Amino acid sequence: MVHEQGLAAKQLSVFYGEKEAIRSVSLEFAPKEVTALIGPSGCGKSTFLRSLNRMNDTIGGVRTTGEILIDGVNINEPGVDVVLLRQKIGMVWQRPNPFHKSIYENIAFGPRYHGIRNKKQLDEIVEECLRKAALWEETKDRLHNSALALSGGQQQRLCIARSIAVKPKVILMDEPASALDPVSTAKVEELIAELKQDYTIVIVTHNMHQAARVSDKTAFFYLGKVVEYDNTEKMFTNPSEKATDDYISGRFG
Ligand SMILES: Nc1ncnc2c1ncn2[C@@H]1O[C@H](COP(=O)(O)OP(=O)(O)OP(=O)(O)O)[C@@H](O)[C@H]1O
Repeated sequence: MVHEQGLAAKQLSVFYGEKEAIRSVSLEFAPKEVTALIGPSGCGKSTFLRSLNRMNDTIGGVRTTGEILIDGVNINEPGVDVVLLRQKIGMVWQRPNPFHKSIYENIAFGPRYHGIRNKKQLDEIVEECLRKAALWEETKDRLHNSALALSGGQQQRLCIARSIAVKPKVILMDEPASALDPVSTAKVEELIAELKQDYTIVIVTHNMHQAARVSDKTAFFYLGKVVEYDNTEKMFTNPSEKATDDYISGRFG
């Protein structure tokens, strides 16, 4: 059953030229849950994640079949406004990629683009998002300094704050902590736990401990397919498939 307010992939296949990188994958993502996508390198996790907000459109030669439904609408239909789609389904990348602008402008950019011009309202959004990203105390006295002067971990939390500034429903995260030190990683993980109260989160991670810590559901990808999907606790304590067991216990991948 498709959650009416949720995100779902139905028989999604993604081709790079002749190569079928995702093979008829169906998955549902419930609101206010974190789903981890795990699997060995090259199994298609990032390709799948990018298809959820049509980021693959930006790569030449990609063909997609099947459906991605958000609130019952197929995002691959012609006529879907991709800018509005990416407002609804935001993305946080592996390497923090703040704009070369001030901390304030990084957050205000999206809301302003979507029509909010009132300074007081923008100030409030900036504060609210930085608070939600647990970054307010560290940045409130230097909001107009360059975002690039922040540490890598702070930059990543700023990127998360930026993604929530346009009020998405879903946040996609592609290994959001893999470029960070352990303390910054822990902060990002805490943040994910906070954010799931308001958002649907889908996270690609190579870190099995991280998947076990942050996610409610886990999908194990292998060779472009979902081999196993289950509650994270079940998956990590008693997987049904041997391939899953081998992967999470470090025997391959
Ligand atoms: N732009 C591209 N053009 C052609 N093939 C691609 C492209 N991007 C990915 N692929 C191929 O698609 C398959 C899935 O790649 P993808 O990056 O989605 O896997 P992944 O599981 O995210 O890997 P990793 O964990 O190493 O990031 C791989 O065989 C890869 O070589």
